[in-house]
Amino acid sequence: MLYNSTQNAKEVVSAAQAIAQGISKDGGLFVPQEFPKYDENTFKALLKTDYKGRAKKVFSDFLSDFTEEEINDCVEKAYTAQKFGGENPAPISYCNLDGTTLNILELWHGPTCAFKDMALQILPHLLTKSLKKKYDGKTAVILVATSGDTGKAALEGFKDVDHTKIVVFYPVDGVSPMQKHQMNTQEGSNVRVCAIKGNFDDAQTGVKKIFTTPSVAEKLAENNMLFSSANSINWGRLLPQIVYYISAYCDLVNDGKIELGDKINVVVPTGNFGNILASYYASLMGLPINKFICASNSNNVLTDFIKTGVYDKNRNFYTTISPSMDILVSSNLERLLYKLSGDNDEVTRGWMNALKSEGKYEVSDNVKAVINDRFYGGFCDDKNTEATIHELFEQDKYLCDTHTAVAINVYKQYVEETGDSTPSVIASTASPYKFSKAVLEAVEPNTALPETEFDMVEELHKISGVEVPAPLASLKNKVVRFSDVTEVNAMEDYVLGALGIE
Ligand SMILES: N[C@@H](CCOP(=O)(O)O)C(=O)O
Repeated sequence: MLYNSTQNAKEVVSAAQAIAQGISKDGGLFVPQEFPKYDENTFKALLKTDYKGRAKKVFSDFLSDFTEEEINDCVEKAYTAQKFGGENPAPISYCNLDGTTLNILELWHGPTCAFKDMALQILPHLLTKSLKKKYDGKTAVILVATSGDTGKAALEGFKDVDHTKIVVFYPVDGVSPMQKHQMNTQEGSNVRVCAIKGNFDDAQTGVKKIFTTPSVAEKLAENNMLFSSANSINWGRLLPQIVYYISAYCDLVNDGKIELGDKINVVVPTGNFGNILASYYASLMGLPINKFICASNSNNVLTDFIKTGVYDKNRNFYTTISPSMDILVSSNLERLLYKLSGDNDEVTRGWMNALKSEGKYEVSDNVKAVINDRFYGGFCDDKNTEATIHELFEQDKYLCDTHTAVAINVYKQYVEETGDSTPSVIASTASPYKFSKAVLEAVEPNTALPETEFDMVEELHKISGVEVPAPLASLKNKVVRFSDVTEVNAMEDYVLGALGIE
């Protein structure tokens, strides 16, 4: 299968090339030229296998330039019970809120306690094999912009991986204390972490600019290096995320919650639009999805876009208790718009150029109509996020993190507004212990807050009885290795300095 750039249809590459490169030279994102179609028989076969078997099937259909042995090797190494705490890395918890069943797809049982592990435990294997195929002997420099979760998951995935170096940028005041501690204590000889004096959008724009500056790419080439990405702009990051929607559907059928062929909704707390896009791609393959419910926090640019067809990032940027979603430029929307415009690179480029120059664009009536039909957008502020965590814990003793709470709240709004009773899968994206202060305040509003982050973790554990994930508990005594802070316009120099290139 071949891949195109969303902004230049003439840029056609193999899967290995798309993964190694991360982003197209023109700044567009790589997208598959077609989607494999799964019929009833395909799903019947998938029902009989486990997560790894489902992953192997999906990967082999998209990565046609990888051998079966290569794919098996990547999958077997990535999704071990040891790394994900059980045979199913993405289990569903069934709970109840105000009489509505919530099918909560827990995507955070991996080594860094966020859904990003589902992709970033396999990307290093895919990337290493892609480098061998396309750039043998070269070192990939992975640049990452993070609002909290991707950074740590990428660091953990790529630490000490041969022929890779990784540099992570995060907003200095835009991640939770636990997320910051996870990154700043990262071990490994090939890792660097730096805060920027800006927000996530500044970090992401800065990274994309470095990727597409020819003079920087030349400097890397002279040193036998090339850039790649571990953000969801990289196809190798997005593809593994398709698997868990297909697998969740199979689990719902096997658990007797739905019949094969029944439609489901998906509810996704959304920042960079990668997670919800993965579910959309799964639907193009035949997964029966009724509505894509896109949940935002107060940075509700996507809610407005879904309602009006106007994407306008010219608005306040809020720092919230769901920091991983504090994003106003959602990169992967570009891939959806490319698809909905009939794979039209020219139209997509026009919208993305308008976003760069004016911070705003309006899509065509046709695209608006499809978005209106298939997507629902809603948002939830911090107060309601806390109230949702509180209610769910009170009613069902289920402890969720702030991002998952945003999704649950928006799902409730959707059900109230539409009366739709289609079974819905809610993507739960992180462990509550990554956001202990906010979760503790939500569960016990009148409690006196302990002073340190780890005391809050302990207190939350005492109150909830929910086990603290070992990777977070073990951070307590780790030494801080990184404390660099840089200006946004000095990111390029920082990267070259970190690589020892003048
Ligand atoms: N929420 C993300 C932001 C980056 O998103 P990605 O899916 O493109 O990596 C984070 O936690 O860093």
